[in-house]
Amino acid sequence: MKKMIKNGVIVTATDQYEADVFIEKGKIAKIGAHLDDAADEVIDAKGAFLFPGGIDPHTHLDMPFGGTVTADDFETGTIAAAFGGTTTVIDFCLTNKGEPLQGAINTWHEKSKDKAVIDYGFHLMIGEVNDDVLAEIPDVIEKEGITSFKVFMAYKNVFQADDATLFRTLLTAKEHGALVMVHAENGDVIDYLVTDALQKGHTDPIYHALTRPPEVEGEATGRAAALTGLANSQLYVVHVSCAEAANKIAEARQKGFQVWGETCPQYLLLDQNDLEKPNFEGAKYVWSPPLREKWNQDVLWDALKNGQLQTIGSDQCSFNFNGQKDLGKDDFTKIPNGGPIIEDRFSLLFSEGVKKGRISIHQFVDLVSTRSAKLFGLFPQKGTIAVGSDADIVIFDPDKERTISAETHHMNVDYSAFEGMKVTGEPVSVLSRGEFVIRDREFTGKPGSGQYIKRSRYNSTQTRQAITVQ
Ligand SMILES: NC(=O)NCCC(=O)O
Ligand SMILES: [Zn+2]
Ligand SMILES: [Zn+2]
Repeated sequence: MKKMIKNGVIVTATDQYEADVFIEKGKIAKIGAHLDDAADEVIDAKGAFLFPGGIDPHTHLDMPFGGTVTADDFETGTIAAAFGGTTTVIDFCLTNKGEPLQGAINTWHEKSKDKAVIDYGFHLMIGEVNDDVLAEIPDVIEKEGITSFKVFMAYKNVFQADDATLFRTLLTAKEHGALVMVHAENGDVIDYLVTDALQKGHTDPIYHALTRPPEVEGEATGRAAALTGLANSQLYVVHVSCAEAANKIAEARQKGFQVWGETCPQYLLLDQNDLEKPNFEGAKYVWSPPLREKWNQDVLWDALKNGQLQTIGSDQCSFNFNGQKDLGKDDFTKIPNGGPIIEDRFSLLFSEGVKKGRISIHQFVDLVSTRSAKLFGLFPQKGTIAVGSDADIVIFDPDKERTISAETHHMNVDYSAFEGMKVTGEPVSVLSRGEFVIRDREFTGKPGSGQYIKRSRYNSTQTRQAITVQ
């Protein structure tokens, strides 16, 4: 099926111009003015931007956590992602100590097979490093195309790895061309602060934030960056929430270390006061790292603008308020961490970033798509609108206004952290490899049509070239 998209304005991380896009066999076959190739279907995109499909580098779909499982799986989560303009997700595959890495990867293939409506890849958690794990890594990279490994520096006795594991993962990643990702919080200190808080009878959601102060995130970020420099390796810090962590990343980059940072819409737009909402509503806002004092938002926006943070992830990790978040009604440590963001990541950044003049439209594309494609080995197959790239395209109305609500969202969860917020700009139609997944705000995709994507190795030249896009 050949398609022609006419009259739209193509926007990439570097360019903005009006042109027609001709799609054949799922790829962008031609771009040009007034193309007259015969197409089975012509789509008029007058008045719309054509953005490359969003790439969400940080999701947790169908993930067990705290005795429960995320409300969104690969079907509901990717449908919601598509409604929000995202055409690729990279999900975190959890591993269990003592289990072969391949076993965990197989589990994640089972979770996603026949379910995903958009393309997807996996990052792989490394919980411990031993000879068996090290021996498996080359195959994981080569055969599975998994080229990013995640080390948790927090969640003591659950996911947390020690510094030796982090350091050996950095060395191995350097050797084989992979990118190491860290959840950077000092889990040991958090454990002490949490025990102390509970002993004092502090059980409300706000204590989640008070027992994970910015210092523990800054310290862990600085430690991971220092180990990266020592290993001469490469690091990606997920969900940066505060000035302390952003500053450590900037310092490391100043020294020439290959350290990259991601933040998320929740840290740009919500703050610690949300955890104090009455009737246990604060539980809806429990993320790790926690929401911070409001002034941190300006620091994060500035870091996005000046290139010190490079991507926006959703950290999609949804739990219903009723029946899941309320597991922690009497003890904040039992509130499952995370929230539903996958659907709103793209629109929130456009509305709050581009429309409010905080970032340029090219920075927007870079942050929600192109830079993740480059860092995680998907470029140029994905992350741009170019001849030869997958036809993952968002037809976006930049002026459409809407109000975010759990009543109308497509995530399988009973609340929205952004309930009532007005946003400007909406993905009207979304194509994944040339097929409509969303058409005029209706879902037209099919579970199982999303493909597992094997990714290329980390490429320092490619990522370096992309350091500043204004
Ligand atoms: N971020 C969060 O609170 N939940 C998801 C798991 C993680 O990314 O740490
Ligand atoms: Zn995390
Ligand atoms: Zn996460």
